[in-house]
Amino acid sequence: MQLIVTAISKAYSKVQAVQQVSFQINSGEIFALLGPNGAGKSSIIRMLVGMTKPDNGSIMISYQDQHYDHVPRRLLGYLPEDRGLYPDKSIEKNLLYLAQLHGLSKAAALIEMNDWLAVFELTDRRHDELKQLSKGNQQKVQLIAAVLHRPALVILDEPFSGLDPVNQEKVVDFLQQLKARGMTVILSAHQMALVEKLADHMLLMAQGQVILAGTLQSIRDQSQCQRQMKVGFSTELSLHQLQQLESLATVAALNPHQWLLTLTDSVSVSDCLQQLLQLAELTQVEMQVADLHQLYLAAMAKHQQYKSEVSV
Ligand SMILES: Nc1ncnc2c1ncn2[C@@H]1O[C@H](COP(=O)(O)OP(=O)(O)OP(=O)(O)O)[C@@H](O)[C@H]1O
Repeated sequence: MQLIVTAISKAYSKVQAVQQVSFQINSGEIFALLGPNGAGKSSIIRMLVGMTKPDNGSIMISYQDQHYDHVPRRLLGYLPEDRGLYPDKSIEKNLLYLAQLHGLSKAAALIEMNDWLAVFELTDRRHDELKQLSKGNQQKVQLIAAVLHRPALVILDEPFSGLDPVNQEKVVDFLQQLKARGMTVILSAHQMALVEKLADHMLLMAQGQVILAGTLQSIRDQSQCQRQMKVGFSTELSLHQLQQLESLATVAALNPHQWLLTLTDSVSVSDCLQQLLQLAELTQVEMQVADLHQLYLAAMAKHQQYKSEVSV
């Protein structure tokens, strides 16, 4: 399976929700859409699942040598932002009904359902009405409903929302199992620590536009956070002494001997170290690896700064 999205845009009356967004997803990948509230993630998802059409651009999907200009329903498993199952029906009735709507026989649906109920430890509760379940358990049933028919492409709008940390980890396991079963997954999320563990590729958006895209490593390489280091000196230094150095963008004291420094864009690490050595002997040099949460915040700060420069 391969999905190629080329320069899609979507406007709702006055709001330009998505602007010229392109990406590609290959078979078996987990792909994360990230960005603040209103960035355009759900708008992209609604176009991918065919609920709305892009104003411009194209969505192409290839599967088993067939090519489509939309994602065919039989290939798609979808967890919508507004969850929708029948609260007065049991878990089993909900799941079997939906699986059969997707064309599964009752026997095949039962096999798949039993498998997933066991994964989520819901086997004993199969006859409970949905409304009797906690929010977390309802969410698990929603997730099962999205994948029971073994779709090639699973699209999940905020699968972690409303779940406690233990249940969030269960959803991480669930997503890894989908990948292990050969499914391709697109998800939107705000939980960077979970996405960091899971996603092969990610797209970071703001105000409908792509700000950063790639693997965690390539996003690190594009970010200034990559160029942070913790250094120790044999003698005490003042903030002023370090701020004088042209090679440093930011300086923060961890203690009088130890500092967290961000390098300016243009300087090399070795040139920076040369400048530091002129101040005092170095007892420690440790490059800091930024996590996705820090990368996200840095990218957002940079985007906002750019926006305000443009509007001045
Ligand atoms: N049906 C609609 N009619 C008008 N405006 C809409 C509609 N759906 C979304 N928007 C607007 O489009 C922009 C993008 O919204 P979208 O729901 O795609 O963002 P999101 O990234 O999914 O946000 P969240 O993280 O809060 O779910 C927002 O400004 C939103 O108000």
